[in-house]
Amino acid sequence: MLDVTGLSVAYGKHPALNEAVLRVNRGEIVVILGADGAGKSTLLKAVSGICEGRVQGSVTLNGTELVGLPPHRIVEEGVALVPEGRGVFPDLTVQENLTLGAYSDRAREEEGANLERVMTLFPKLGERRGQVVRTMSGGEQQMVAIGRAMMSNPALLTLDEPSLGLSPLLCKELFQNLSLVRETGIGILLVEQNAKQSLAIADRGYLLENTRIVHEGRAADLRSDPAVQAAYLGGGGTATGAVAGKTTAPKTPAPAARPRPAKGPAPSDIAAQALAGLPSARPRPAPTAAPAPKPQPAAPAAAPPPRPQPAPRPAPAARSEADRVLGAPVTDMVARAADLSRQRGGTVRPARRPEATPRSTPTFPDLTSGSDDRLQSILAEIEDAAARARDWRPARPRKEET
Ligand SMILES: Nc1ncnc2c1ncn2[C@@H]1O[C@H](COP(=O)(O)OP(=O)(O)OP(=O)(O)O)[C@@H](O)[C@H]1O
Repeated sequence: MLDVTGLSVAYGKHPALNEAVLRVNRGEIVVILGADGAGKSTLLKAVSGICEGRVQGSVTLNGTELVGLPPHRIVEEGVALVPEGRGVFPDLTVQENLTLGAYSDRAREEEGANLERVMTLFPKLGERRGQVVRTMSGGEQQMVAIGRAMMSNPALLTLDEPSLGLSPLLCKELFQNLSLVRETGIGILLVEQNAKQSLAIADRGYLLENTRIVHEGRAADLRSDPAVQAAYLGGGGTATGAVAGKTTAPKTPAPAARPRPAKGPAPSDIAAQALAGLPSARPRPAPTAAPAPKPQPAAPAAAPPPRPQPAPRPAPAARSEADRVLGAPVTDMVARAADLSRQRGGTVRPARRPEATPRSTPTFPDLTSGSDDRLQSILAEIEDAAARARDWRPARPRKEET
């Protein structure tokens, strides 16, 4: 099903992945183990088409070459990513988060059936379909993230350290859920530092050290391999995991990692995966309620504060940059969030905010540079749009969906 051959990635002059070769079969869980900075996330990003580095080599899914395709096309081909940090929309409900995952052509026609499938697989999501995600536990939010990825009707689910930050009990539940996903025939490519639990459910595994795959084998064999035990399963390696759930580092230390802007979910991962399934030319009409006003770009120091203006359309170059980085225009996401609000609330009415609690007006990010800061802004924009969508309610109090 998924065949990776000779896959190399470099960020500028710095190689992050060298000549990786791996395979994931249908209905198989394959885990990639490795120390911090070994190149695990880079591998997943390259498979999903959201890698910021230079990608060379081949990634095929059922014979279709994915390298070079934009992220939303890769989703269409059947690859779904659950990014590190989950990337759920905290102010939307479970069902709204799930539905947002079904916006690839591949998934749209079967949205209802997929929703049922996800809710049957994870009954808790069905019970909580009307619950706002921010009020859920970390494990439940992770379940929403996996459910949303499954709404794109994937052949392959890729997950970047899904157990990060979860309690041991929730980790157990998470890995059980992944076993359930496997039973549906979906292949799973899992990056984990929780070697013990991931090897317990995996069929096969690869060890990634210093940008190279140095070993592969059946999960059962890896679990009993003394070298793997020493390096990853607490059998003598030096524990380095600063985060609960991480185990131990390999014997061969990773090279000094280049400093990264921040640890945790990269905004590009979150935004790209959330938006990847949204087609650029949306057939659905944009909602009549205008998005929140944007400030004018810059006002002279002596001038009075600028009055909010209608959102400027991004310049063509900026839009295409956003498309290139994210796979779909950010504005589509805003429209979709408003659309969702209207569907669930009947009438779309921008909420009047009390004078005493003014909210800062979001600024439209300059998308031309594609830097992490810009992507942070995009993420903030999306989350703000989701918050506004939440507030667009009819006058009478909304009854929570059940
Ligand atoms: N966008 C980027 N720009 C420059 N260097 C990067 C970028 N992303 C990753 N790197 C570098 O590439 C190397 C591999 O990073 P990657 O995130 O793939 O490692 P990892 O194995 O997933 O580690 P971790 O478990 O810490 O996430 C590291 O040295 C990292 O600093």
